[in-house]
Amino acid sequence: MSETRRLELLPAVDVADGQAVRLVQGEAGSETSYGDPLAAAMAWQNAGAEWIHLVDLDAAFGRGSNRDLLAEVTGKLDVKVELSGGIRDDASLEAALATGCHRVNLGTAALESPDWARSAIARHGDKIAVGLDVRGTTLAGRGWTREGGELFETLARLDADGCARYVVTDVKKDGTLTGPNLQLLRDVCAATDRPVVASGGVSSLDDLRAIAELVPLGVEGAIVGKALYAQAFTLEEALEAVSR
Ligand SMILES: O=C(O)c1ccccc1NCC(=O)[C@H](O)[C@H](O)COP(=O)(O)O
Repeated sequence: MSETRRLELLPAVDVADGQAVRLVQGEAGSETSYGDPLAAAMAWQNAGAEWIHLVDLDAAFGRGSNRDLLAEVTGKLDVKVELSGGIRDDASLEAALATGCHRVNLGTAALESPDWARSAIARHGDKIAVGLDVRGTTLAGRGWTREGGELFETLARLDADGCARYVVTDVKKDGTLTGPNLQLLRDVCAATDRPVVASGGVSSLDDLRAIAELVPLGVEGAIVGKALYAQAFTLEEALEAVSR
C-alpha cells in the first residue's frame, strides 16, 4: 500500500540589504524588516524546520548581492537550504552550490537563457529547481519586474529539459496573507509529473491543510513567509497541522 507523503514546509528568509525582510507582491520598497537573517533562520531551525527557503532579494532585483551573508547563514544551519535569487550564470550558480545548500532555484535565467538553464539542469540534476513566478499565466522574471513568457509553454520546455522540480508562486498573492492560489497549483500539477513547491499567500493553518490536500496531485512542499513573521501561527503548529 502506498503511503501519502507529508507536505514539507519551507520557512522563508528573504534578505535585502543584509536584513531579513518581507515584501508585498515582491515589490521593491514594500519591505518590512525582521532583523538578522541568521537569527531568523536559526529560529525556524530550532522550531523544527527541515528546510529554509533563503532568498537574495537584492540579487533577484539586480541591485546588489548578499552572497557572502547567505553563504555564512547556509554554512551555520544544519537543515536543508533552498537558495534563490539572482542565480543567472555559471559564477553565481557555482557560488550558490558551493555554500553547501541542498538545492538552488533558477528564476530569470530559466526564462531568458534557456540554453544555459538546460545545461545547468543537465549538469546538476535535482540540485536545480526552477521558480515559476506568475501573474495569471504570465511568468515574471528580474525580481518579478519583467514578463517572461507563458507558464505552460515554459513548463513543457523545462520538463523536456529534465527539470526536477518547480517552485510555483502567484506573485499577486505573495506577502499578502490572502491564501494560496490552489487552482494554479492544481493546474501546474496536471501539466507536469515533477514535484511542485507552493509559494505565496499562506495565511493560516487551514491554508496549509488545503495545500497538503494537493500532495497526492504532486505538491511536495509549501514555502511560508509572512504568516510566520506576522505570528499568524507558529512553525510548530504548522508542522503539526500538516503531519496528519
Ligand atoms: O524567490 C525569489 O527568487 C524571489 C525573487 C523576487 C521576489 C521575491 C522572491 N521570493 C519571495 C519568496 O520566496 C517568498 O518568501 C515566498 O513566496 C513566501 O511568500 P509569503 O508566504 O506570501 O510571504
